[in-house]
Formats: sequence, structure tokens, C-alpha cells
Amino acid sequence: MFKVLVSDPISDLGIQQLMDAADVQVEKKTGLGEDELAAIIGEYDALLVRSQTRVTEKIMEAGSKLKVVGRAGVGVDNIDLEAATKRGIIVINAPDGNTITTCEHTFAMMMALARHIPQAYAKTIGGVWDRKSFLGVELRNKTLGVLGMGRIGSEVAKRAKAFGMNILAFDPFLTQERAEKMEVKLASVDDIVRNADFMTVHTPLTPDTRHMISRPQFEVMKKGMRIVNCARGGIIDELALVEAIDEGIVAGAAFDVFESEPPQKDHPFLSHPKIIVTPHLGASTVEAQENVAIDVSEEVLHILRNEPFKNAVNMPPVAASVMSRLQPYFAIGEKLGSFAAQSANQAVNEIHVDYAGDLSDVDTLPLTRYIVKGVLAHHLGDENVNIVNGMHLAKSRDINVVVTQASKSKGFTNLLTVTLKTQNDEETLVAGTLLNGYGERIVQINKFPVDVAPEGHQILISHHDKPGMIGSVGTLLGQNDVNIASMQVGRKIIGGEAIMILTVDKAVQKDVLTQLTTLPGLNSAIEITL
Ligand SMILES: NC(=O)c1ccc[n+]([C@@H]2O[C@H](COP(=O)([O-])OP(=O)(O)OC[C@H]3O[C@@H](n4cnc5c(N)ncnc54)[C@H](O)[C@@H]3O)[C@@H](O)[C@H]2O)c1
Ligand SMILES: O=C(O)[C@H](O)COP(=O)(O)O
Repeated sequence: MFKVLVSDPISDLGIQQLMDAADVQVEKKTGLGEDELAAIIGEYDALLVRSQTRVTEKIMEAGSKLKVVGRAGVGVDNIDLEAATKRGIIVINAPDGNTITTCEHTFAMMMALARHIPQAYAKTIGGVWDRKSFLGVELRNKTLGVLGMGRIGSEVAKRAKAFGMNILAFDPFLTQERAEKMEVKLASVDDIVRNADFMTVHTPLTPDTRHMISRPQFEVMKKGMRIVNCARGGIIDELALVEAIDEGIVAGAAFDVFESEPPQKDHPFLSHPKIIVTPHLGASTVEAQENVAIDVSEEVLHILRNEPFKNAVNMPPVAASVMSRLQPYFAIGEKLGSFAAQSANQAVNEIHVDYAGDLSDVDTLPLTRYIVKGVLAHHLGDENVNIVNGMHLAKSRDINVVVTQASKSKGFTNLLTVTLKTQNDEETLVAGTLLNGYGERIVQINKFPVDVAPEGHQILISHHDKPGMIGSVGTLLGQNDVNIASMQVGRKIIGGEAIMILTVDKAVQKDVLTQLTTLPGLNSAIEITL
């Protein structure tokens, strides 16, 4: 039974599939401090959060069973990604579910700013009928500068066009071609600052974007600018903004987010007549909360059940087209890695993976992660390695991961060859393929061609090719109550070196392997479990 802790308010409807899953127990405990969370996290396999819970290194350290942190939303700045990656904790988010909702909130803020709605509301309900103080401006024919043209920024630009606005857009990844397609004008930050009437930011908070609008930008800013921030506090320098408003450069600002949340009671935004604020409500609609919770619950289930999942924040994204080509190979890739590590059973210096045939023209990194996981898990334990931290663990142990593509596929439609180089410059090679209609097959072990299904308990025997070997191995295993399900023999030349690979029904005792090595002509016997 997997235990999932929900530590922020997350939509019940959205997490219904987790609550309904027979193998999952969901517990909700919101409002916990770091120490309180660290004290209980050890019991849980998954943690679901929004932006309130700070998932710090201390919490991950205490989360000995933690496999995944699911963020029901976009921003993961409340999660220590480096600490998660180091420990193999997968961090996933729900990047699409709240895009429209946040875009609509941006518009609500822009309209409220243009028409002084919060200020007018406050006065009206206070009994003052003031029709003079709140002269607004239209959006029509105004220029809107959009900084960050990702999911939300693009939707904002689309809607702003419907309001008759002209759009200046800046994003390091926005090409001229895409800008034209979206009917926006590609601009620099400086162009926007100097020419826009309204400006809205939709970037993440990074070292690059922190205070990207600060004193130098305010100094050259078009007079009367109105600024909206529904992205992250800190993109716009808060103190410099207040100064710019007081100096008459900026006409007003609408902020949903703060450099520190919640803001201190004496934060200058909270009492400024030209600044309107909401308490980080950008994603707070019924629809968005349901969407993000559904998305994140689905992925958490996949991860807990060891099923392939789409994207993790602490791994590079994989295009759906690449994923659909690679996914069928994940299981055999991991098994080949594990088989190679178990048969080498020595410290590994290099993991060399060669992809051929169908796998020669696709970005195979996600598949390599499974192979590396398979190799390392034999030495480090299944619970300590996964596809998120495998590459990191290999690097930290000075294990080179070398990938080649497009070598000969030896007649197979697809061929994965894993070669482990070990300390004494020895090599262990295992190659496998997915055979149409027959599934996974190991087709080569070291220099010997074989045809073996990689599953269950196997015994890999190295021996001299001579009459009676199969019989003596079979007899000895029979005497020890080990039932053989299948057997394959591989050799290069008659009477030379050979290998035997047996699939047996249960784990083999160590002393049975020792007895096998006493048989005349038998060099080694290794048990391999897949
Ligand atoms: N207020 C809320 O409740 C709320 C809700 C959802 C998202 N957000 C925040 O909104 C922001 C945008 O979300 P999104 O889903 O559109 O993300 P996104 O990843 O789709 O888009 C972000 C864009 O910013 C661009 N960018 C990065 N650095 C930049 C720079 N220096 N200058 C200009 N552009 C830069 C990226 O290229 C990308 O296109 C994030 O910070 C997210 O956390 C806030
Ligand atoms: O990054 C996000 O998704 C937003 O900031 C929403 O945060 P929330 O889930 O805490 O509302």
C-alpha cells in the first residue's frame, strides 16, 4: 500500500483517482511547518503540494520512502530540486492545467488597474459616492508589453488582441516566425519599457529574471505605464516600483505575487493607493484546481506503480513523439543493464550503450536512463536508484556513460547493446531486442549469440563445450530441487568456450552455485535475477 500525503489544499475531485486506487492511501494534513512535516514524512511514498509547503532538503532527508513530490501547479520554486535529484525523488508538476485561469486573472488585474475597480469598490461600500477620482483608461489601441511568451504569456497576448491592443513581446525563445504567426511584434525589454502603456510579466523567477524590471528600467520607462505581475514576486523590483509610482513614472500596478509570501503587514504595496493586490490567486479557480490535481494525481500513480510517466521537472522534457518510440524499450533496457551488471559483478568504469536499427535516429537519453538505472541498482539497491538520479549517481562515481548510435543491427529491426567496462579493462556485453510477436529477447552475451527471454531467475554458466555438460548441470540442479524452465547454449566453435543460460523457477541457493562450479569443465556459475 502506497501512502500519499497532501500537505496543501488540493481539489478533492482532482485527487479522486488517488483516493479510489486500491493500492493507495491518501492522508491530508495541511498547514504543517518544516519540523512538523519532517517528523511525519518518513511514512509516505508521495507528497502532493501547491506553493505553500516548502519542500526543503531537511524534508527530503527525512522522507526515506519518498519517491515523488507532485506539485499541483506550475512553479516549483518551493521545492529544492537539487536535493530531490540527489536522492532520486522525482518532482512533477502540472504545467498546463492553470494556464487559462492565470491568463484570465491577469486580465482581471489589468482591467481592475485600468478602471480602479478595487479602490472605487472600497470607497463605494464605505458610503462615499465618488465619481471624480477614478477616471480610467481604455485598453483599446494601447500597447501591451509581454515579458515571457510561454503558455500564459501567449494566451494573454491572444486575448489582448481581442481588446484591440498592440502587442510587444519578449522571450529568449520567441522567434520572428512565431511572433508573426501570433501577430505580436518581437521586441527587447528596452523597447517594451520605453514604448508600452501596459506591461505584464509571465516568466519564471530565475537569476536572469530577478529584478529584470528595476531602477534602470524605470528610469527610461514610458510615463504612465501600468504594470501587472501574476507570475512570480521578484521579477519586478518591489521597492524600485514604489519609487517609480511615487515619482509619477508608473501610473499603477497590479500584483498577485510578492517577493516574500505572505507579505509583511507593513509591505508598501498593501497601503499604496495606486497598487492593487491579490493573495496569489492566479491559479485559484475550480477548473484550474481540478485540472492540476487530476494531472498530478495521474503522474503520481504512474510513478508509484513504476509505470512510465511523461515529464519530471528534475529531468529534461521528452517530446511525446520521442516518448512513444522509446517507451516500449524501457523495460528491456533496464533488464539489459541489470543483466550486464549482475554478470560482470565488478566495479564498473564505463557503461557503453549502442543503439542500432529503429533506435539509431531518435534521442535515446530517456532510454539510457533506464539502462543506467538497471546497471547501478544491482550495486546500490533498487530503492536508491531511479531514472532521475541514475545519471547523477553514475557521474558522482566517475562512471562514464557513453552512447553510440547507428552501428550495425546484425539483422535485427532494433538492437540495444550494453557493454560494461570494469576495472581490469574487462568487458561484459549483453545485447537485446524487441522481437515482433515474441517480445523481449537477449540475443548476445559477450561473444556468444543466444536467444533468451530476460525474466525471472536465471543461471549464467561459463563452461567448456564438451558432451555431458548439459546433463551434469541438469542432474545437479534436479538433486537440489531446482526446476529448469528453459535452457540455451551458446558457443563460437565446437569444443571451445561456451555459455549456458538457464531460466529456473526459483532463486538458487549460493551453495548450489558453488556445487555447480565443482563440475568438471564448468568455469563459473552466476545467478541473475530480473
Ligand atoms: N499567480 C499564479 O497563481 C500563477 C499561476 C500559474 C503560473 N504562474 C507563474 O507564471 C509564470 C509563467 O508560467 P507559464 O506556465 O506561462 O510558464 P512557461 O514556462 O510556459 O513560460 C515561461 C516563459 O518565460 C520565458 N523566459 C524565461 N526567461 C526569460 C527572460 N529572461 N525574459 C523573458 N522571458 C523569459 C521562457 O522562455 C518561457 O517561454 C511562472 O512563473 C509560473 O510559476 C503563476
Ligand atoms: O505556479 C503556479 O502554479 C501558481 O503560482 C499557483 O500556485 P498555487 O497552486 O499555490 O495557487
